[in-house]
Amino acid sequence: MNKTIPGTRHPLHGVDQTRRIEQTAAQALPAHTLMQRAGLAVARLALAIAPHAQRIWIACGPGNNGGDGLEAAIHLQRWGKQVVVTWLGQTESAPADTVAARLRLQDAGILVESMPSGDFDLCIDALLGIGSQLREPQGLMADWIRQINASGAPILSVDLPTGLHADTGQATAVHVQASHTLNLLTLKPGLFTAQGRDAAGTVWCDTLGLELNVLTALAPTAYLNAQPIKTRRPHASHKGSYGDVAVIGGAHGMTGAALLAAGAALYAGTGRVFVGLLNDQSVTVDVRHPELMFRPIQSLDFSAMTVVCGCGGGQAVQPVLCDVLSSPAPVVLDADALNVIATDNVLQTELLARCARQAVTVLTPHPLEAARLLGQTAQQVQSDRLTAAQTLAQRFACTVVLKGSGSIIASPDHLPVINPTGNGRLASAGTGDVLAGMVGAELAAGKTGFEAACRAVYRHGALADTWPPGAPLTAQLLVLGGCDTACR
Ligand SMILES: NC(=O)C1=CN([C@@H]2O[C@H](COP(=O)(O)OP(=O)(O)OC[C@H]3O[C@@H](n4cnc5c(N)ncnc54)[C@H](O)[C@@H]3O)[C@@H](O)[C@H]2O)[C@@H](O)CC1
Ligand SMILES: [K+]
Repeated sequence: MNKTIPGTRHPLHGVDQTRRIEQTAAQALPAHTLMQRAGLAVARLALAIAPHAQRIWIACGPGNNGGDGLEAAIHLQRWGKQVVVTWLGQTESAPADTVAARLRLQDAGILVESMPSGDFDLCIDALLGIGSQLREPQGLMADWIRQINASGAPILSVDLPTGLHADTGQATAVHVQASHTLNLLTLKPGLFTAQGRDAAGTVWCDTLGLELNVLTALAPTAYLNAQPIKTRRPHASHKGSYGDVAVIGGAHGMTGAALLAAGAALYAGTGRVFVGLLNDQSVTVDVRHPELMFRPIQSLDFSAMTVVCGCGGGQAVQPVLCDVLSSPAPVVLDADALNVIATDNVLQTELLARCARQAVTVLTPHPLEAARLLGQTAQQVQSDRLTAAQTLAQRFACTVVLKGSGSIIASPDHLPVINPTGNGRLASAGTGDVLAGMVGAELAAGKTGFEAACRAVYRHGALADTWPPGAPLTAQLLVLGGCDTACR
């Protein structure tokens, strides 16, 4: 059993792949072996996270997730714990593995209670796993979820926090808020995006003794984003070695957005950073960052630089977009550039045409911007973030960063990546502009669109994760922090 190691490129498998892996594995093993291994793994982790727990409630659902809970109860009782088992299943209708577990529970002399009572030192949530459907839990299931959450005890969820969907990270209104989740056989993508990160607590995985070749026979659904490798700057390098970035944005009243993106590109290691303000009379120098060079947009040579376009662009960005999209420059499109493209078919055609010319493009939408581009609602995007990001990447033949908890990086040529870094402290104005600038810096340094997005998104989130507790986190401070991780 392993804790997921932050920064490692773990493969993630959705429900279909997990079931196929499970079937292959089960065929090669004596009946009920996998569930018995699952129960033992749950019991071991329970002991590890709450070694002094005496009274343990194991809430078991009607399917095989419940069976795992029944198996765990047998071990925990054997190890001297007082187990309280409640079960929503019936012997006549439960799956075969679970019926076998129920009989073993009986043989071990453990009674199934109709209701949990008293206080508990640990709650084990074995109500629903990968068979969970996104309908609101009712009756006893809903009552027990609420009781688990209100228990005040550590909560160990088996395979998934009940109510969370394994593929999407979408959760029913009533769902378990686990302190730990033990994934079985495979890590599930839903734990790392949308509501998954808030529901799952610390994520563990036990592959139930399966051989590596069984686990790797199927391509995963996605990967967790890996910590970028630091590359040393050769002594014999100069500012031209790290490229030029031009930030186009900063329409009236939004100059700050362009300055944040430009500052981020600068601190992330770009050789030279230019700023083309859409309201070009507003600022001619940034005294905090005199390295930034302000230029009229028309004077910028897009053929020789990376362009970050849209930060604080308003509608004023529209006339510039045609030139940006038709240029060979690697381009990051953010915020208002995306909003304008969403309503303009000609620009959409230009955007799509870039791929055929091998021009690199990275889109960095938040869910509402993605929804506008897809002609959906933000809620639809959030209900299946992986699919939304992949659909956008296919439609515009480019790399897409769908921002939000567990940002998704998708591209037509790669399996999608879910980013594990970042936290709620990034929910503040301007942090998206900083990310756009950081992606621009990676492109300017020669990375592909997908690599640039993966590296910048990881670093951006990691900055927030290592931010001193209690210290304010604003977009401008994030820019300044960017030099800590730029490390080239
Ligand atoms: N069979 C096996 O070989 C193994 C199964 N495993 C466990 O089995 C789980 C999958 O088991 P199942 O496929 O039986 O699925 P689950 O146990 O996750 O749930 C299926 C049951 O829950 C009900 N249900 C689904 N959504 C509901 C909702 N919203 N409200 C109320 N009831 C709902 C279904 O009607 C069905 O009875 C895995 O997550 C894992 O915990 C593991 O033991 C590994 C081995
Ligand atoms: K569960």
